[in-house]
Amino acid sequence: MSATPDRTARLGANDIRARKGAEPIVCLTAYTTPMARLVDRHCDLLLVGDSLGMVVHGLPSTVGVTMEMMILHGQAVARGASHGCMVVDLPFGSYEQGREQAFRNAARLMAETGCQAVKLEGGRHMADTVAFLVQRGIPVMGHIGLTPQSVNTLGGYRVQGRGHHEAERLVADAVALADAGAFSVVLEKLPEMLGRRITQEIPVPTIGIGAGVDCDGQVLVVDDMLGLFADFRPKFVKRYAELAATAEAAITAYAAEVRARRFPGPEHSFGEGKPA
Ligand SMILES: Nc1nc(=O)c2c([nH]1)NC[C@@H]1CN(c3ccc(C(=O)N[C@@H](CCC(=O)O)C(=O)O)cc3)CN21
Ligand SMILES: CC(C)C(=O)C(=O)O
Ligand SMILES: [Mg+2]
Repeated sequence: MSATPDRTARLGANDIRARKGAEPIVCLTAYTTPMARLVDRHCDLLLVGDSLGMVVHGLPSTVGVTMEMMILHGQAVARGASHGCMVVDLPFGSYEQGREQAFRNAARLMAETGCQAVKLEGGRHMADTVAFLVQRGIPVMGHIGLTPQSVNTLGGYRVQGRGHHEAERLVADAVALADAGAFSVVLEKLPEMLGRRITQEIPVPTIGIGAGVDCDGQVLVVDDMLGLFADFRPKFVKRYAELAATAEAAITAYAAEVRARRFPGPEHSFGEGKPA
């Protein structure tokens, strides 16, 4: 096997599924074309997450995110990504009512963005919906543990699956999603030991976010790990850069130079002569 992965072929849901127990699956979110270009060069999977409602649109939770927002950002990401498997979140309210509603909206995401798969939140109660979609040609990624679209019934963004009973429920959720045909399952904010156990018990890859190092892959919101969405610092986010601080320093310098008439300089200004 070559040291550098093949950057030409487009990865699909089946390629991601085949990575179970193999090299870790590298995932980040992307919401825009320029970020998708960067992420696509280094990741196996790009997630157009409904977190875009909070990160890009300033919403207080993901509950207000619409199909139109997911399609617009999905189309932007599609223009920047040619290698990674592109997965788009089904937003709150677009799939919970029944499997026909879920199919209609998932098919619309696939057709209008060109994504390779969709993701939806929920365990056993969504297994029937997952099977319905998969049987009709739509690869589905599951998402259990902390499911942010249920923040109002969960009562916050706490660690999930602590205690024997809760842990067993989450194992059953993961097994039900895999049995229904999900090609992968996101595990969000649960104990490291439970992340390891679910990873051992299901035949498809787990992608962790705050679920420990033993998952088959990891995902983060790219703005979080870049320090762009700077006031959000949950324990599971590692800051690989401080881009908000870098941007603030640049904007401060620009504001001072404009006020002092030091910007624009001659090198940014145009003379009267003919263009060279
Ligand atoms: N930018 C961003 N990153 C995410 O990981 C993310 C989103 N947005 N939006 C959708 C969900 C919501 N998620 C969350 C939200 C809150 C916590 C959390 O731990 N909240 C802490 C406070 C953290 C802080 O702001 O410093 C809490 O105590 O509720 C975790 C995951 C994960 N997802
Ligand atoms: C955090 C990931 C898993 C997500 O669902 C999102 O970005 O919306
Ligand atoms: Mg999401």
